[in-house]
Amino acid sequence: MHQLTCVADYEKKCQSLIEKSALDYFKSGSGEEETLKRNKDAFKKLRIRPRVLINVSKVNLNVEIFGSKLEWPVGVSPTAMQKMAHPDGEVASARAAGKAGSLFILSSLSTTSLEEVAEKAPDTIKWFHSHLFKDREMTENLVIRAEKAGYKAIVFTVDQPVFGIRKTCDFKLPSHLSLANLVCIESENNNISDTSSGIANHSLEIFNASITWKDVEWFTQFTKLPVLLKGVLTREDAILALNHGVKGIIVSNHGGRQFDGVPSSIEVLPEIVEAVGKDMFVAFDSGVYQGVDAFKALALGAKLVLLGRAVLWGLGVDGQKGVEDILAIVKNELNVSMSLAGCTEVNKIGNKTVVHENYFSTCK
Ligand SMILES: Cc1cc2nc3c(=O)[nH]c(=O)nc-3n(C[C@H](O)[C@H](O)[C@H](O)COP(=O)(O)O)c2cc1C
Ligand SMILES: CCCCCCC(=O)C(=O)O
Repeated sequence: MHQLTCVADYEKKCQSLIEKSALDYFKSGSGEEETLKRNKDAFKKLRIRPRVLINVSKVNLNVEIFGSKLEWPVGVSPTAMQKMAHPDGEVASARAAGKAGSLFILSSLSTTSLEEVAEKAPDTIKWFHSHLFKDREMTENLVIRAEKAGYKAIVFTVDQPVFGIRKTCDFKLPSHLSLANLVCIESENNNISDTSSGIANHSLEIFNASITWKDVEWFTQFTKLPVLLKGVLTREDAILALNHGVKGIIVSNHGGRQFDGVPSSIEVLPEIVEAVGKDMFVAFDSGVYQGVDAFKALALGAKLVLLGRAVLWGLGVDGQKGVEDILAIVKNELNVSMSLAGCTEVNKIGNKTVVHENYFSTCK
């Protein structure tokens, strides 16, 4: 078999291994998938200005985030229903993240309960993601359970008051799987983890289209853990997040899966970092498939870069080992990028290191 050497190889291989319905769900973006495409294209428009004759025999990728030490500034984004990629699902991804000295964010819509992930991946630094569900008590309970199980931060997704338009939205979770964090919770007339009506319809039942900044204040109150908002794409909202007491934001367009037509995440990162970067923690995802993409996001001010689908492709190919491989590949690529750019520490990746391609046509 041809050796798999990059994330794109894993994606290709994964396509021949997992169920078509799962693949379509993982791969798809919203609408005409313009934003999904833009996420990758925008990275290609960024150019690196490398510095030479700097001793790069030792490159240090270590960072500390909310008191946790990571071996490198890249983690795993929350992605729902990972057992559709591999039977070991979220436990495999979490363990791989721990082995790689990385960070794992568990989706509340996981096919493994948050307690099982905590028990089986005890050494991994884990954050818990949740929506602000219609059922507030359920949201609060999830956060309390996560806090008790040892998760170190709470990520609230704010770009999904409703489900984006997707061609794959009649997709149902196979009957042997369930939304494991929600299984024991009964809503008025059904089990809240039952997606047999299709995930778009089911999301209408559980997502909360009425959440506002007022609710942000409510949910920062019932946890001692740092709270981050995921899905911020404008400087205005970044400033509001800061003013509402959250500790960080994740600049993300949900991997192009929510609102087709919004910019790529990397296009908006500089304006957000400029507005709040000194005062709050800014993480980044959407469109990162190589270490050099992570390097560009770090140069533009992100303190943590997250991988979404890239991890799913590794998981689909070879479970935990596949995710370990993906993380090792991206880590090595980031290391080489830093060496070739002359950056020996993550905080030495200066913002002049990466420029838009137009920089060269206008600078005579
Ligand atoms: C299959 C799949 C499921 C996802 N599930 C969630 C989720 O439950 N909550 C959430 O906030 N984001 C979810 N996301 C979005 C990711 O957290 C992340 O923002 C996105 O995948 C980043 O883009 P990338 O895939 O290009 O790296 C999901 C993405 C995918 C591909
Ligand atoms: C009711 C299940 C909805 C899962 C949504 C997960 C998600 O955010 C995605 O992008 O897909």
